[in-house]
Amino acid sequence: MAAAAQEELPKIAIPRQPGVTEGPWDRADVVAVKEALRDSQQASTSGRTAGAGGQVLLGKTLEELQEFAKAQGQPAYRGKQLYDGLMHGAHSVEDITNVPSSWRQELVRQGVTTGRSKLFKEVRAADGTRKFLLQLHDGYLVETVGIPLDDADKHRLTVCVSSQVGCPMRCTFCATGKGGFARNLRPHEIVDQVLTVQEHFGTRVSNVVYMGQGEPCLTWRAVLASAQFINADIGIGARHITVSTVGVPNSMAMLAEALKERSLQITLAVSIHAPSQEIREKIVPSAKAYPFEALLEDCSNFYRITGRRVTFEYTLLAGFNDSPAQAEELARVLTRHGLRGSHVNLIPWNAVQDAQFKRPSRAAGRAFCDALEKAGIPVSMRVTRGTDAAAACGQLRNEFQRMPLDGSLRQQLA
Ligand SMILES: C[S@@+](CC[C@H](N)C(=O)[O-])C[C@H]1O[C@@H](n2cnc3c(N)ncnc32)[C@H](O)[C@@H]1O
Ligand code: SF4
Repeated sequence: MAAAAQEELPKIAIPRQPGVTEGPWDRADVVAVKEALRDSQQASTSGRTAGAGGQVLLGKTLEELQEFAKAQGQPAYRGKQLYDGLMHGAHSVEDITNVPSSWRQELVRQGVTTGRSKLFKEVRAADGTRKFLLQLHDGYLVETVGIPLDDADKHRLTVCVSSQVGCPMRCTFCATGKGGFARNLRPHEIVDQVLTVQEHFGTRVSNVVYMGQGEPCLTWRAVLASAQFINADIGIGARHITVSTVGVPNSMAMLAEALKERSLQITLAVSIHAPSQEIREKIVPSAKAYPFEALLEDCSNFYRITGRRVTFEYTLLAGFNDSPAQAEELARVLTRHGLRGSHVNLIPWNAVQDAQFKRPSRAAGRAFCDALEKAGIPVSMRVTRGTDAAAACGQLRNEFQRMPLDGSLRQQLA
């Protein structure tokens, strides 16, 4: 088993040249990526958290909680009671008042926890977007964002979840990439973000996007387990769940096979950002270990395996990757790889500290969009939300993600 898992480790080559612009991908980054992958293989998908000190209840399915109850010498229906308690918002084991207090006390004595985070801070943007800074059991902080949208006839609430504390990929235009990497999140820590947003808004979440902090494909097993729970137990349609990745060698095929096996029809969004390897590796240092052509081939394979097209995300950086000629080049490259039907989502760059880019003008964005459209590529422009709360795409960062929160950091943050 261990040998098989070892074989599955995506091969990350150490880039021969340091980064071309800012944010070189050095040996430390490669080590961080490898650590994330190794940790991801060891992580159980059933809710046990390394270092949590005991069993975690959130993220376990009803059947798993029934088994858990039986293993505790309780009747199986107590598992259902735990499940109901968690789904009704219990934050601590003591809150699950539909099970006898003697058992609750016993669970607490054993170190069993619900796995819910603590709300450390909330920031609200003028457009209704709310960013939540959550404190995990080991003190790390992670951000999640709730984005409400009211159309004429329906209310939508999208949660942008994080999959890691920080991110080791270091894309040069992204605040998370500049903040370093601490650890992968466990499935229940992702599920917790959805429940937290749902509780604070007081309405049901309709969409979940894995576009917060972290690279989901570095921890795809935990991401998959959380997506499955969000779909089956929280009741969010798989087609309303999108996992966004910048690309990790070999991970896409494994994810595709796992999705097929589970008949889970989530969307995979691939952050492409460029029409060529040359341009891409200037802003995505990890691209040196994952050639453009291989990435596109993997996107085609994903479609072959799952029957679902990937979508693409393209962050527009003024004067760098936003010319109509580059749009035409992108259209040609997608067409060549049989990806002409894939939707391209354009994201005008949101300003982050210490990054030397510019957001393109509306006219430049429009011209890029038109050029893709003219070439027959389905395309849309993402509306920016939550900028004044630093909650927009790529703006999630906290200075403390590399280390757990101690007293002095707590004071600085308050
Ligand atoms: C923050 S990432 C998280 C998911 C995954 N790591 C990825 O890169 O796809 C989600 C999306 O935000 C985009 N993004 C990052 N920084 C941005 C910025 N400053 N402005 C606009 N989009 C940004 C990324 O390129 C990616 O498409
Ligand atoms: S864009 Fe995605 S992969 Fe790149 S640094 Fe940010 S979170 Fe990580």
